[in-house]
Amino acid sequence: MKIAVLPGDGIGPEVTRAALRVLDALALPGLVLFEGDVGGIAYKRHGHPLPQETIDMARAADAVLFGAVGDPACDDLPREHRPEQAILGLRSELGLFANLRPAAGWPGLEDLSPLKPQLARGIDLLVVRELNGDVYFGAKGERDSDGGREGWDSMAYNEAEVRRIAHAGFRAAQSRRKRLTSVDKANVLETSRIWRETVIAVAADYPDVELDHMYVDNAAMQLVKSPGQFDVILTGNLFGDILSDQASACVGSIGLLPSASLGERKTEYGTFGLYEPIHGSAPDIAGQGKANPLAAILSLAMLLRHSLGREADAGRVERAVAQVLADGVHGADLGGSASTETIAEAVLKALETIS
Ligand SMILES: NC(=O)C1=CN([C@@H]2O[C@H](COP(=O)(O)OP(=O)(O)OC[C@H]3O[C@@H](n4cnc5c(N)ncnc54)[C@H](O)[C@@H]3O)[C@@H](O)[C@H]2O)C=CC1
Ligand SMILES: CC(C)CC(=O)C(=O)O
Ligand SMILES: [Mg+2]
Repeated sequence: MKIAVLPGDGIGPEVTRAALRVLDALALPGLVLFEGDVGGIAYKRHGHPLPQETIDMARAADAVLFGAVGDPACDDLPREHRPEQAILGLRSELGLFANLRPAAGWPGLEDLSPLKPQLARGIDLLVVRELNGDVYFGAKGERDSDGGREGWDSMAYNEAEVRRIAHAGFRAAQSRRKRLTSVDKANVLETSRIWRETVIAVAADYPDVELDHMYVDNAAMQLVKSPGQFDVILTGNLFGDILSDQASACVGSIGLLPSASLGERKTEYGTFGLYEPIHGSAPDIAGQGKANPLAAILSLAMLLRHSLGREADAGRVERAVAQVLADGVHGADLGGSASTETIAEAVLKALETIS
């Protein structure tokens, strides 16, 4: 079993180190790790945020464990050299079009959510976000206009792109509570009109799943007012990026939400994928031991489940995280004082007691 480890920038290496300690404690037989450069650190070392050798390393692996990219020192670089292009490039080079971002209320955190405790407790949703298209990948540029320089980006989705992510969303709903909310802006955007019509057509293959549609502005409001109504939220790249950060705050912290980015490629053990916390490189807390590593550790659990076929190990890691949170080992993001290392050690200790 081969894992490519790409820690990246800022808190990326800090939370990835914590996840690797957990992986080490599982003592999986036949596991080989490769480490590569990505993001700002790769630009500094190799002159490109996504060196070809990093892509090759990721391709040769069964799974990629990714930290985060983003470095304020790179802010003035041309777009193709900015660290964020590395994660976009990896998602596209590796054909990872389905981004799964689960958000569930953890026992013991109800009072730490900005929502009322009974609302926070009821959260159990999965954002299924399209990851290879939308305005992040459309043509873009800068041009002159009567109002001065004008930046432009283009948003597009074709039926094939919507169809494949819709199938992923419906399949996910079938394995959960069989409710799917497709989120778009079909009252205004042509992209969303095609999105909605295509999702409705795909729904015919899943008569057991209850489908509804919501405009994204309403969805943002409903997520705060009544988050328990959502099971699977199926949406595009931009809306999914925003709504998943919002869902993380409803649960208690962005430092708790993992993600899996999957495509169609199968490995010997499962589906090839890239696993990363939903947060970024958090330059405001980098190097201070304040990063919550649980999102990275839960991303490792998703890796074990989806790419390595190790459901029992994934469950063990998730139960250990639940215990650590219930025991009140909370970092600064949850109003506590536990450092990244303390939280990682608490997970390791909890693992010892969980079979
Ligand atoms: N997939 C990736 O690599 C992503 C990269 N980014 C990049 O990260 C950089 C920073 O972006 P921001 O908008 O500040 O988003 P961010 O997610 O890095 O941070 C937002 C806020 O959440 C806090 N936070 C994030 N993760 C945390 C953790 N594990 N524990 C405790 N607190 C945490 C940060 O301190 C900050 O206050 C930018 O360069 C951005 O482009 C942003 C999102 C995803
Ligand atoms: C860094 C961006 C390209 C994407 C992002 O914020 C995300 O995937 O969560
Ligand atoms: Mg984001």
